[in-house]
Amino acid sequence: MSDHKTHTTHKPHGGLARQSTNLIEKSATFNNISEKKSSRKDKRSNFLSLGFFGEGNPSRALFNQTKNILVIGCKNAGKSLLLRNISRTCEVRTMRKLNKHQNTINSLPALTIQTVPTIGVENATCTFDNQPLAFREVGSQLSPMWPSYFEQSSTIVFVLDVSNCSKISGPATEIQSMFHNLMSGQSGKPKGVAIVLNKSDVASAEDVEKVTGFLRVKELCEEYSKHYNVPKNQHLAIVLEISSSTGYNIQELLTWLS
Ligand SMILES: Nc1nc2c(ncn2[C@@H]2O[C@H](COP(=O)(O)OP(=O)(O)OP(=O)(O)O)[C@@H](O)[C@H]2O)c(=O)[nH]1
Ligand SMILES: [Mg+2]
Repeated sequence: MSDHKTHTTHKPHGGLARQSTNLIEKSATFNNISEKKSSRKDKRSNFLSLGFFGEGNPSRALFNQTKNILVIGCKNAGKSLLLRNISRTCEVRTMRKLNKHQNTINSLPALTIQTVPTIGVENATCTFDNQPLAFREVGSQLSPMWPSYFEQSSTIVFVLDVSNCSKISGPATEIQSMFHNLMSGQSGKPKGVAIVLNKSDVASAEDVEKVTGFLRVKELCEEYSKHYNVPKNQHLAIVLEISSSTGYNIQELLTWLS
């Protein structure tokens, strides 16, 4: 593709600093959520664990069919802001593509909008790289019901707040039980899982290695992939540090999702 460009951004501050490689220009549209390739090697290097890239990507069989993405995580983890930033990212990419701009969108200002706690469920849709994506945020009050949403989802995004270590222990149990549920077969065929370490822009954010070690998420992702005999390089599950506020690694998440 002639309009591919690779850019590198740096997280402004915080303990989770990491290079970000921007990805392929993709068209996208997004409905408001309130109501409602450089080298492949470069891309892969952004992921802390496993991801869906590559010719063996099982999700490619569903290309152009809407992917249902469940977004879960503890209260205030940043799920709603993540969806709003995804919205903005998709819209900007669409506009730039329509205007035949070849630049990518590293330079967007931090998203400063105020979110309100999600009561129940919020839905959002967008299209990224001609791939329709339908997001469903299910609030933390409904956490006992999360498993009932697993089956109808092709992918699960679990959002964690890593800005404060006291907020990390709670989700550890929930992540484990999510993987156990998915491996039990109760929720149908294998799904992509993204463990998103959010708020990496906060200066006090925990060191990513410390967090992943504490949560054992890399091990869980590997165990999950092995369980379904998915080779490591097909990246059935990933761990990705992001910032819903600055947009750090949002495009990488979207690329994996699409
Ligand atoms: N600095 C920073 N703040 C964030 C980030 N993501 C979310 N926040 C803030 O964290 C607070 C909660 O964000 P929400 O997106 O509403 O969190 P949520 O997970 O949807 O919360 P519930 O719907 O109540 O479960 C808001 O004040 C956000 O502005 C981030 O990446 N960085
Ligand atoms: Mg919310």
